[in-house]
Amino acid sequence: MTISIAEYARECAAQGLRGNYSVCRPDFTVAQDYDYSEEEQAVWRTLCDRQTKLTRRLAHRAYLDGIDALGLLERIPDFGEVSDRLRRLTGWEIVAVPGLIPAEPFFGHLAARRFPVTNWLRTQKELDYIVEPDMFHDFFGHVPILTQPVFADFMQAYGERAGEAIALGGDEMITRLYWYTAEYGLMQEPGQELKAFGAGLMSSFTELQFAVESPDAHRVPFDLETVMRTTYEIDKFQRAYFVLPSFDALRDAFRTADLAAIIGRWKDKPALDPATV
Ligand SMILES: C[C@H](O)[C@H](O)[C@H]1CNc2nc(N)[nH]c(=O)c2N1
Ligand SMILES: N[C@@H](Cc1ccccc1)C(=O)O
Ligand SMILES: [Fe+2]
Repeated sequence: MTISIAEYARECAAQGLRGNYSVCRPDFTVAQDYDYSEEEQAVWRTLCDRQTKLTRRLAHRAYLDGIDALGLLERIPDFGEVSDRLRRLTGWEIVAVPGLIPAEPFFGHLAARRFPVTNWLRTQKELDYIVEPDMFHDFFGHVPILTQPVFADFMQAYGERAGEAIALGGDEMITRLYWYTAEYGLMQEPGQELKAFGAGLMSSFTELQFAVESPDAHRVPFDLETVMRTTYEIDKFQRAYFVLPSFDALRDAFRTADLAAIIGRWKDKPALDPATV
């Protein structure tokens, strides 16, 4: 590991993030500790009910198929039960983490078909948008597509190749690619309406509508090398959304990209500003 848990915990606290890293294992996982209050259960139900109405209209088909396969969203999920179900479907499982974790262990989990899910939930005051990933984001945003075999395999491959990129000093660049696809990607397949694909959009009531429907959203055609050069901020609406022509296009771009060459070309050059990309 390139960063210690204590050091990372200090960085997160300095940024005002609220994960409790004091009980982390070396791979940044913790026990889920299923002891949520009735108030938290009520927040969960509200979030799922409101957001499902939006995703039906704005989310990509693959995500909606995933929601169907995953089933019940009536209570805060028990990670053990969900893992049993996922293991049978695609060989994935979910593990609890205290919040954001560093890129290296994050991609390490993906490479091992484990998806890290935050074990705490946003409050009633943050229903529309939260500045850091919580359980609703991690679970409602990311886990549904892991029931779909094609995406399940892709996410594992992503974890593996990201590990290679990090070894080449491309930590920031590979994280940007994840950010603008898995987190905030849009997808427009030929003859279809524009849809949301990324998990950061799926979990946000306000940003999902903004990204897909607002004339003020800055939408840019996907180009892998450009994406890897473009900075982002986690705690505001994104200033650029990259539009994928299809999932196959993403997979092919990722498969054929010479990541080492791209990282070598741009690693030490100034990055691109999303507002003007
Ligand atoms: C790779 C990139 O930093 C990305 O945002 C990762 C980092 N760590 C994470 N940690 C958690 N818990 N959840 C996430 O979605 C992410 N995303
Ligand atoms: N903004 C997202 C949460 C999130 C924060 C940071 C990174 C990814 C996701 C939401 O409202 O649900
Ligand atoms: Fe995420």
